[in-house]
Amino acid sequence: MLEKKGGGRVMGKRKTLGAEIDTRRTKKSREMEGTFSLLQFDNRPSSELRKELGTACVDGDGDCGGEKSFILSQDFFCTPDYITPDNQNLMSGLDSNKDQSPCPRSPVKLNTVKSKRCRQDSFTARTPTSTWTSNHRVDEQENDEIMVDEKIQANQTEKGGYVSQTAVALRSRVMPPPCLKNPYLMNDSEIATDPFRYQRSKCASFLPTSIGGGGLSRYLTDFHEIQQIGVGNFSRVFKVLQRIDGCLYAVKCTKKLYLDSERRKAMMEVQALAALGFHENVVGYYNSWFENEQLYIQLELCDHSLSKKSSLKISEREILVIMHQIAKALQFVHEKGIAHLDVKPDNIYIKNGVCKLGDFGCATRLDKSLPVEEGDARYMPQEILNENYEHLDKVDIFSLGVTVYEMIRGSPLTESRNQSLNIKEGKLPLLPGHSLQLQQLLKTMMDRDPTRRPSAREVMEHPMFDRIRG
Ligand SMILES: Nc1ncnc2c1ncn2[C@@H]1O[C@H](COP(=O)(O)OP(=O)(O)OP(=O)(O)O)[C@@H](O)[C@H]1O
Ligand SMILES: [Mg+2]
Repeated sequence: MLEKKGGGRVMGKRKTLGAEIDTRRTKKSREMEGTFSLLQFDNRPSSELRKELGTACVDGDGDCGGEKSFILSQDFFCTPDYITPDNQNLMSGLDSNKDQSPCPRSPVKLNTVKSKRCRQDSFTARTPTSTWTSNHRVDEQENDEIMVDEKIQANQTEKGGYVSQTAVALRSRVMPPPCLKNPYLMNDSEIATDPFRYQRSKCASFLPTSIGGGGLSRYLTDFHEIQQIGVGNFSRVFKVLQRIDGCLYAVKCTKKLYLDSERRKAMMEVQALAALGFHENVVGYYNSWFENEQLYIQLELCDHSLSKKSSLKISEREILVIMHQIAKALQFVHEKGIAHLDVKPDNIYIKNGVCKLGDFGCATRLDKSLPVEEGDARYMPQEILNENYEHLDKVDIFSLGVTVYEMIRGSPLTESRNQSLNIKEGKLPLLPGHSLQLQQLLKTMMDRDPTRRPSAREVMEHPMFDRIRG
């Protein structure tokens, strides 16, 4: 199944991720509950009040006002006790279609006004031990449900009930960090060995589809925006200062993702980055979250992209350095069973003279278990345009060849049909001033037949790079 980047997209048959929930209650959450049960407005035990609230609202008419308008500790902290059953583990196969187990539901909480708990068809939620959790699900119905909640709140207020702004703000801020099975990880042992390594956050956390008014913006709370440093077809990238650690990062913010399918698709970029883990020639990934219908991705900040350089004259030595470093990145990526599929100067960043491969928005699995999305057509070999996905790693080699050729030319490739045809046929003009060795290697990297192209390792180990080694 092919998805074209940019243009009309055909949704690939991505495997749906099933759901399973870990329910361990943390000491912290119990302590918090204890504290906030003081917020009840009468002296009855909270269990009794919950029961009463549940019965009152079971018919969904939202008439939960009057004396039942108290705040439960769970409403504040979304503690897992009413939401998630015990003894659950992350499923090994998360295809929801295969998931026959019923979605766990809270016996009491489901009867309350907040009834948008688990759905059976998608996200895997697992409550991390130290995180406030609830079990909301973000999807197309969310807006309707939020509106229902708003009506109920208004109803409560009219009847003299009280819901504090803080509670509302916390509700909009706190969403369950769903733990999905990462489709880019090759086997379960990789999950166990923590593919995130040094990185700070292990789950993309979901926020409601919109934040505003009393809601808190994680982006604004945690970061100080310095300036916009890049724009792509799907996102804008900002240089930011993290308020707490005082370090600079890049935050990539996608366009608004209204549909669940769009959100899942965008998440694949962070899943690929997370599955890859650290490599000096791959842009570092720190964190990701949804906010205001957009996916935010916190990344290592780089100085600029290679496309900025491609209009300048670059020496052969510089070219060899870039080529060698990106070949190293590709060898690492391919070894993890992943193909990048959008290698081009725009997606190669430079930081302190080191090249980093970025923008994993088209990344897919080499074993074809995930849909293939075509990257920038100017850098794509003919076979991928013919939907032949047998050698996806060699697609990246071809794109690296075109990238290097573009840098040598010193001007960006155009969409011209002739130019594009020649490149796709592996017909390279002579490149005066450059060694035959380099021209020969480029020619094989851009061979029309993917099996004749070298692997990333073979490129990396080419004797031509002895000139820059040591
Ligand atoms: N970590 C980073 N550090 C510095 N600049 C970055 C970083 N990430 C992205 N950029 C800049 O932002 C631009 C757009 O980023 P990116 O390519 O990831 O967005 P996109 O919407 O996926 O793009 P595309 O149009 O290629 O699909 C990049 O070309 C680069 O100039
Ligand atoms: Mg890009």
